[in-house]
Amino acid sequence: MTLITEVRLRRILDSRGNPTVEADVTTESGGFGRAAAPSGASTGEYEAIELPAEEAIANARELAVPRLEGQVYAGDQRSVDFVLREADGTDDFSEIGANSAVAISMAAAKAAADMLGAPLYQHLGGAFRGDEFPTPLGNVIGGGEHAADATDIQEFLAAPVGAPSVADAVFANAAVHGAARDVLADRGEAAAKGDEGAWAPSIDDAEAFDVMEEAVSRVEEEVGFEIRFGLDVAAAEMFEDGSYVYSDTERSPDEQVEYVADLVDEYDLAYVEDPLDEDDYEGFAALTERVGENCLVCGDDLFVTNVERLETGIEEGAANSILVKPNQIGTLSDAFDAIELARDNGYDAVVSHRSGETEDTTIAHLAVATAAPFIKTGAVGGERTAKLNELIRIEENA
Ligand SMILES: C=C(OP(=O)(O)O)C(=O)O
Ligand SMILES: [Mg+2]
Repeated sequence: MTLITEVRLRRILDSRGNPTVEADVTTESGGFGRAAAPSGASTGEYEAIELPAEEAIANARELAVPRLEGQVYAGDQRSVDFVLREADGTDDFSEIGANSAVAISMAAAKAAADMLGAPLYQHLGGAFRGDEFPTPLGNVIGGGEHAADATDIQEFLAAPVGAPSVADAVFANAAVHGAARDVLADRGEAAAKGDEGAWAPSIDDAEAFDVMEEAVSRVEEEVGFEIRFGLDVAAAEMFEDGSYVYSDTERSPDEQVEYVADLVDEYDLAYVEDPLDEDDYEGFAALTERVGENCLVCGDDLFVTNVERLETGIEEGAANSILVKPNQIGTLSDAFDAIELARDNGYDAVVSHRSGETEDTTIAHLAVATAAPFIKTGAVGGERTAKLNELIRIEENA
C-alpha cells in the first residue's frame, strides 16, 4: 500500500550554497521517495512563496505532516497535493512555503513510483505514454540576475533540434558550451561561470550573439545535425518605469517587441522566453503574432506555472508556450494542470530547472512523462548534469 507513514524534512544545500528543503516520504509497504526544492533568483512577481528553509520546515511539520502521515496515499497524487493546499490555507503557499510543498509533493510521487516498481516518468505519465523525448535547451552564455557584469539577456541557449537522440543533444550542448569558451578565449575574453554554469563574460549582448553563432556552427559541422539557439531575455528584470533598461540603451515596450522580433529573424531563434515584462500580455501577443510561426514564445515570469495567468494569456493570444517550474506553483498536480491547459489550447509546455538547484532529477521525469518538446536544465555542472544524465538513462531504459 502507498499509505504515507512518515514525512521527514531537512535542510540541505542548493547549488548556490543556500539552504533548501529536502523531503523523505515513506509508505506503509516500504516505498521511499526523496526530493528537494530548487530556488529561483530571477523569480516572477506572481510565484508561490518560498520561505526561509528553516521556517518552511517548521511550518510544514506543524501544519502539513500530521495531515499526511497515516492519512493519505502517496499513489494518489491529487490527494497529497490537495492536503498540502488545505494545510497551508493560502493561495500562494505563504504559510508552509512552496519549497516545503514542492519537496513533499515530488517525494510522494517518487515514493509511489518506488512502491509500484515503476520509474517516476511512467508513474506520472502512465502506461500509454508515447515515446517522445524533450530536446534539452543548454545554457551557454548568460548574465542578468545569474551573473554580475555580464550580458543583459539572462540566457543564450543552445537548441539541438536536429539531434537524433537525447544523448546526442546533451553532448551537443556540452560541446557548444566548450566551443563558446574557445571562441571567447580567441577573442581575449576571460569568462567565469554564472549560477547555472553558463559562461558569464563581460561582453555586450551583440557580441554574445556572435559568439553563440560561431560556437553553434562549429559544433553543427562536427555533429552533422541542426543546432539552433534561443534566449531567456528575463525582461521583467530589466523593466523599470515603463522601459527596458539595457547597459547601453533603453527601449520602450514597442521598441522591445521590434528588437526581439528582429533578433528572432536575424538569428533564426527557435525559442524566446520572457521577451517582455511579466505584466505585458499585450506585448507578448504582438510578438507572438510576428514570430510565433517558427519560434516558441514562452512565458515564464508571465505565467509562473499558474492556470489562471495562463488562461489570461490564452484569451489574449500571449505566447505559444509556457515554462513549467513546479516550485513556482507548489505541487505536481498544479504543474500538471498548467501543462494540460496549455496542451488543450495548442501551447507547448517546456519543463525547467531553477538557477538554484540540487541533484534532484524529478524534472527530467516530468518532461518525459508529459512529452515536453524542450527541457531547460543547463548544459554543464553537477546539479544540471544530474538531470541531463537521468534523461540519457531514461532514453536507454536503464
Ligand atoms: C531558470 C530561470 O532562472 P530563475 O530560476 O533564477 O528564475 C529562468 O528565469 O528561467
Ligand atoms: Mg526564465
